[in-house]
Amino acid sequence: MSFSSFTEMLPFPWLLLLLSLLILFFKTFLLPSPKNLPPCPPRLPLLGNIHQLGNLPHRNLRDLSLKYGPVITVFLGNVRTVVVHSPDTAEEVLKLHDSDCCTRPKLSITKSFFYNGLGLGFTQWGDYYKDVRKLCVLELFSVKRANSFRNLREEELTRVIKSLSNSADSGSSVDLSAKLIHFVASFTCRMAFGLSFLGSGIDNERFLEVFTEANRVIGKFAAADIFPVFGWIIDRISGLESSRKKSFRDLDTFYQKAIVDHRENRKMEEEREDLIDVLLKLQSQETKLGSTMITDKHIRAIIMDLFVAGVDTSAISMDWALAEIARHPRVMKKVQTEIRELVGDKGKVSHEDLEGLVYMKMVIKETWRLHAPSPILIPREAISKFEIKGYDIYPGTRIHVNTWAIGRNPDVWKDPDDFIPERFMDSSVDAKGTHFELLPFGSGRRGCPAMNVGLSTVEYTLANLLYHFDWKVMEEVSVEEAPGLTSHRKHPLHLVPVNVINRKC
Ligand code: HEM
Repeated sequence: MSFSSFTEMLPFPWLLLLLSLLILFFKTFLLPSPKNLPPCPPRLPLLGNIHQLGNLPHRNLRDLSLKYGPVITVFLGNVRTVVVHSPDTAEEVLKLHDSDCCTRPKLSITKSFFYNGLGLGFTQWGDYYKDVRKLCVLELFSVKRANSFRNLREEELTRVIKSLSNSADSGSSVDLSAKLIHFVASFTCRMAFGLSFLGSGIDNERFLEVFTEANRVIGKFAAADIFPVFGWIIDRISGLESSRKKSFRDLDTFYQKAIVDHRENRKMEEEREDLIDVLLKLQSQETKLGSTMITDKHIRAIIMDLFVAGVDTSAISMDWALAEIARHPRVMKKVQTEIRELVGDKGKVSHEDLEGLVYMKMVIKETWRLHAPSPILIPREAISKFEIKGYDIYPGTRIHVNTWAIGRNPDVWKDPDDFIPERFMDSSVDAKGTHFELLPFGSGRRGCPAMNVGLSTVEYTLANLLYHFDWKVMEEVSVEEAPGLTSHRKHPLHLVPVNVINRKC
């Protein structure tokens, strides 16, 4: 049979698929592998090590690292990926070789959801990225700006406390997981758009619905990132591509409406500026990002990143903290005593009080150690050749830092699976990215630019929830995790609030 009659028999997409599989097979098994790679568990043709990752890759990768060492190579399809599992190897990646691997891989989600890299989190390293990062750090999340959000946080939390207090009066249990995500999303809306969910023109439930769906879609594995040549066909057939497109369109429309509304009703007072005001001001001053002026699309891309990166991570940090506190009555009593003794009958914990809450800060660090909000940091990609622990890392290699595994590493932590906040008592380890045994915000050039805001939200909210209420546990609190990019709890946290303080708010 001639080649032309063969192509007549096979429809074009199948021919493409067949050719891609042949190329993949050839590249994987017949081309020589680069030398001196970190150890790699045996892999399957075409799939590589995907079958070993399961639903919770951070756990399965940790198990592989126990056998093969703290730095391992796995193949996702034929994409060479190096994963590090210990503080010293994380330090090599995030500090020593930060500049060798500070770009992000070109993932399909970057194109379909993150404006083809016009934002921050999934944007490739370069002049454009550096300018956006500078803009975010100096203009959107400076200490001054973060402080200007304090009263928004306070107002949003007051609403939550009132609603919890009503539940306390009726003795009913509350879905705290839902309450927390709603609260953080509402606070983020106010930072970004100046509008709360409640009492504004925004269709609250609709926005939350769209946002929740977007998080679900973003957390899904895309075949295109594993099989670069033909994976998109699988994503199209499975419906992933269309659900991404739909979620993206919904959010994009929402952001553009907010931009148009702001342009029509410009605020003049600086202290009441929200993030869209700031970005529109920079736009009107003809500020450049890389070589281009700021357009509405750039603004939408930046806002998208803030929602996707900021809401989930803050809410799940508090969700896990309250779950662990509820599971450990001794810790609940001790942390509440600390807060109530410090604050007395002032009626609420203020931002200024937070500095004095030493034990509560230990509780939060212990929560992040056991339940890293990003169990595997957003992937990096090597730009140049370098070494980790004497192994060669080649340009183009994807690099993952398994922060979940580092938090449970028995060489670093005594009784690593137990919740013991006191372990931080005489320790200098903080969560700000300079101690590589605890990395809730990542570290280095790609570390979280809004750490100040995230930290304040978690500390302020937890302190007030623990000050105002005792929390009764009605059923065993599970610590099972759900699959996804961030470490959600598998089952929502249901607790019963009990009023204990005369509230002034
Ligand atoms: C407790 C709350 C938060 C936690 C635990 C957290 C954690 C993280 C982590 C682990 C990363 C990846 C770092 C890396 O790859 O090394 C990250 C990046 C990022 N975070 Fe946060 N974050 C929080 C709050 C926020 C908030 C409130 C915002 C904005 C409103 C935000 C915006 C971002 C952005 C834009 C990036 C991408 C940075 C880049 O690639 O250059 N985060 N965050």
